[in-house]
Amino acid sequence: MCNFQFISNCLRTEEELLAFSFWNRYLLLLRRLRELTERENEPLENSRMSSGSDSKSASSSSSLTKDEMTKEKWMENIEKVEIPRSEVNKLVMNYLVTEGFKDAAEKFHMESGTDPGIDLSTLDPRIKILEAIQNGDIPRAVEMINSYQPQLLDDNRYLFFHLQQQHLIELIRQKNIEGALKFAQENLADQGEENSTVLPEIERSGACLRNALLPRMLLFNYLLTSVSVTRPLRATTASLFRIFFGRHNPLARTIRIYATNQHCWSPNPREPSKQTETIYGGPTSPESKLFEKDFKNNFGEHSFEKYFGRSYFTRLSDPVVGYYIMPLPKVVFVLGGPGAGKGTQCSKIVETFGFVHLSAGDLLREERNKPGSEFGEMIEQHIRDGTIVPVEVTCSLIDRAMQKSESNNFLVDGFPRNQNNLDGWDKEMTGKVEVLFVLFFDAPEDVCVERCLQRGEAGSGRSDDNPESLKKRVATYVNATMPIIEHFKGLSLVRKINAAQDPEAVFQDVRKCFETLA
Ligand SMILES: Nc1ncnc2c1ncn2[C@@H]1O[C@H](COP(=O)(O)OP(=O)(O)OP(=O)(O)O)[C@@H](O)[C@H]1O
Ligand SMILES: O=c1ccn([C@@H]2O[C@H](COP(=O)(O)O)[C@@H](O)[C@H]2O)c(=O)[nH]1
Repeated sequence: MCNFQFISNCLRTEEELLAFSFWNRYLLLLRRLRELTERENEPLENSRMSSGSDSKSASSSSSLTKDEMTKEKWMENIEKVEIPRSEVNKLVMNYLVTEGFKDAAEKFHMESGTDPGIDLSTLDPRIKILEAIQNGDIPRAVEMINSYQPQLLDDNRYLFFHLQQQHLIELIRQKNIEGALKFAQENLADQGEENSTVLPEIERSGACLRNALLPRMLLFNYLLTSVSVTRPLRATTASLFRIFFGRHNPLARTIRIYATNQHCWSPNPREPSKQTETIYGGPTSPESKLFEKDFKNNFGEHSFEKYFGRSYFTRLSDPVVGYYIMPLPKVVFVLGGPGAGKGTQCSKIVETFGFVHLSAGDLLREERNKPGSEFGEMIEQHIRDGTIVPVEVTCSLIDRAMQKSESNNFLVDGFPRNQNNLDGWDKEMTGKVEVLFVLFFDAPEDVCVERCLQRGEAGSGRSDDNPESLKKRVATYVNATMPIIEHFKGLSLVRKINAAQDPEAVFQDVRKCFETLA
């Protein structure tokens, strides 16, 4: 019989004792199994089999059938089983080693002479890794695993995924929601695609985040809930993760709602995939109405306006399983004469209000400088002559820059400059962006020209900061751009700023236009 006293002497901590009680149950089970095996080997006439010669289900060794077995009888039978001490000791040692009870293993080795099978000092790093995991310090655990066994996590991606998942849970536990989102976005978003075995785990992590994010991300909750109710597809959840956490769809650009079935989803509603049908029905389309109703039912009467404002919808044609909603990217056009101070003020707006500055002139210069650009020469010619590059080129550069950006708020500086620009923009961008207003920097011509000349003298390197080009630029501004500003005035979109003041005074006026946005 196993010497229980001997074992319990070796086990000092409460965990060890608990572990031991687990071990004890394991031992009893083992005995029982042995007993059953022995019974199976007994001659048929000695055992009380139930009817049927092919029935091998074992009855008890006593006169009781399986159903009649009492607890007392069970215990009595178990007590009769004997296992060689050396076997038990091996099992105990195995348990202590695999669970990292180094001290107990050492003591057990000394007192029982059982060979631990490994050098017990190698348990130290394992124990430290275990401690790091138990303390929630997963990055430290990963670091230690990598230095202890560099290949392990590369070879066992599932294990690595679990550690990452654990880290996500730790971040949520610490209420570091920003960190959790960032981590999920950078590390977990694509894993479901790479390895389908982790999809159920991703689902669980998603549920965990969903709860942690409430009420800040009601939408996220809505999505996961509705998806899990209506779509039993794991792939959908993985897609959702991509939509929410994917690098190209960071939370900064939510709110968006899924428009996906198992196979197709549109990563960017401005570029719907082939399977999607884009509708710009806005809040009046039947799909929008349905969704709005659903959302209000879930989150209250005023929730919809609060979370969506003006949105547009992309709908899947086959089958319609949901909506893809995001607020339109917001655009402020920045216009004014050459040298009025547009770029200078845009930098301040970026700093203060977090807009992304897209200067049409800069984008064109960048394109011009690209080796082998088919438009390079044409752009340079227009810049020197102070004339306007065809809108197809400029608009696609602006659109591409917006797509690349992770922001949703843009200052489009120095555009649209003429009717062709405006028409091209309307054709390409209507329904895809929301123009908030036009910031118009108004300064007398001589002030503008003087600033540009000084900029040229100071070494701007611009091929158009010279008197000749400036004459042409001013003419283009007066003849082609002013009518566009007038057009926007007619739409009550113009915010006129006195740009002849010093830069700080100008910004004080500019500031007011953006503060009202909030
Ligand atoms: N309010 C101001 N007062 C004095 N100088 C200014 C002011 N704002 C800008 N400047 C200077 O004037 C020059 C032109 O400014 P900036 O580049 O911002 O104008 P812009 O409207 O973007 O010009 P462009 O249309 O030619 O690109 C710069 O050298 C800048 O430092
Ligand atoms: O939409 C645009 C913007 C600019 N250009 C050409 O570039 C130069 C320089 O523009 P800045 O805004 O002063 O940097 C401008 O004179 C045009 O030739 C354009 O064609 N279309």
